[in-house]
Amino acid sequence: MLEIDTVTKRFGGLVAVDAVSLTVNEGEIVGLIGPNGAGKTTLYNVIAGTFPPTEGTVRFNGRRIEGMRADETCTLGLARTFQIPHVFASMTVGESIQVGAFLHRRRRSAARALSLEVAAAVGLGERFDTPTTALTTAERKRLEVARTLATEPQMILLDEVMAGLNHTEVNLMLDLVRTLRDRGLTVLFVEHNLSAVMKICDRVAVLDHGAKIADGLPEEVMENPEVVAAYLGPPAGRDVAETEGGNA
Ligand SMILES: Nc1ncnc2c1ncn2[C@@H]1O[C@H](COP(=O)(O)OP(=O)(O)OP(=O)(O)O)[C@@H](O)[C@H]1O
Repeated sequence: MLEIDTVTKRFGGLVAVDAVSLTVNEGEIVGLIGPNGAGKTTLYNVIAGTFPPTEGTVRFNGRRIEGMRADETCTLGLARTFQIPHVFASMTVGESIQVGAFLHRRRRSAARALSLEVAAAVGLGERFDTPTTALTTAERKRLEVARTLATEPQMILLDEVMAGLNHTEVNLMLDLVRTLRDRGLTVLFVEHNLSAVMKICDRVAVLDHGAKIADGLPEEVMENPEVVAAYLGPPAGRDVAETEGGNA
């Protein structure tokens, strides 16, 4: 469904994403992880249309999408959340969801009906008429997911939707993502919460210093020495230069 082919993104002299290739198949939940500054958000932004790659291609359902605007990729069925929830301060939860619903539904009544459905699906049904400013962090994250769902996507890109959530809230979010997948959505999520990634992902790709260093089943990836070194640094007492995949 999503094919990222040797994508590089440079900011001046800095290579934020370095020739990364990654495929996400229909119905999969794929996690994109890596230490701070690894290039996750940059790759995510390239996929979602915030900015074009310096090199490489991104295909969604076979169609080239690199360089397209976020609203264009969204129209094609690829929707994203933002790391910092973009709530509209003056709106209610329902109105905020409705903004996304208008993408494919012109009539107000149809957009509202979809918004009610989506709000219920993410557990915000009771908060439909609540101002977005009154939401808790966990509810704001759910609203962010709801706003992407309202665009009726085939695939969603989730950016740090577990950040700031407590254990119970993380589990509720995991349940939500599983439910979405069971309903046919494909999911790519960028996440710092490794235990959440381990619990939910069919496959995990790991970035370090912009390059992909691993891609596979979660348990395999977590045991990969290069991944361990990227997160924890090289084993104590060894010369960094001798440590394959070290974080030097
Ligand atoms: N707009 C930009 N201009 C210049 N450099 C940038 C820009 N965006 C990101 N970078 C740099 O690119 C590199 C990758 O950053 P990125 O935010 O993609 O990493 P990340 O894996 O998402 O990190 P984190 O987990 O901390 O969010 C970093 O060195 C960062 O400073």
